[in-house]
Amino acid sequence: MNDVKLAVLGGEGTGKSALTVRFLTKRFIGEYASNFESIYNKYLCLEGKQLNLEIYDPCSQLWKAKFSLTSELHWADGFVIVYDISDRSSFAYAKALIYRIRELQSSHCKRAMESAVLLVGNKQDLCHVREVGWEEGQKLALDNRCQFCELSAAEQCLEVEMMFNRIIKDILTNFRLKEKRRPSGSKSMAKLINNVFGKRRKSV
Ligand SMILES: Nc1nc2c(ncn2[C@@H]2O[C@H](COP(=O)(O)OP(=O)(O)OP(=O)(O)O)[C@@H](O)[C@H]2O)c(=O)[nH]1
Repeated sequence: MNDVKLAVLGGEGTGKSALTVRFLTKRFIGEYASNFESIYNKYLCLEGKQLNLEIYDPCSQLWKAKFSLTSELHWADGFVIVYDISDRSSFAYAKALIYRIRELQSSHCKRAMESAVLLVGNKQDLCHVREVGWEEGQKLALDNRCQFCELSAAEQCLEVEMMFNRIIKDILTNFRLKEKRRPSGSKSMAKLINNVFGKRRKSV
């Protein structure tokens, strides 16, 4: 069974819990306790694989203060970055988060693969008071090698499910690529033995 760890990050009140709870229970509850952080667990089957999914939903007030993201980057296989399309400041915050993720990855683990990141413009049902254009979201995502979508946790159950499935599939693709890059234990051991003893045999 594959373990998949996903962190849902973004500004305060952007709908991180609403999206997570919608995905896990198919329900939109409206108000969520925001004074504690949660790690949710869900077993699911995707692309014929059994997955143990963990979703980290931080407490915004506590989390904002640290912003270092280093522990999240070590923990998570992928990120859903949420902003509210009716709140420009939340878009600026999402942008800062994406920059920080990419910056940390390029400075700390140059040879490692970039994490899967999906940028979500939530609260699409509030498009009459929209402050962030669809194109802006799309451009930010493209410029930083992220996926992008706009949706409404309040009104779109299926889209929320598709969004989570999309990022999980990206994470699984990264797992497969990582696996391909790493020589398997037995192969590399065989290579080593061959290098040491193979050469000697030739010279005797
Ligand atoms: N109109 C609308 N409201 C939404 C939507 N998603 C969430 N909300 C509302 O936005 C508010 C904040 O939602 P939360 O899910 O608590 O947001 P959060 O990002 O987890 O909040 P913090 O953890 O406090 O940062 C709540 O009143 C939700 O009902 C949406 O798609 N449309």
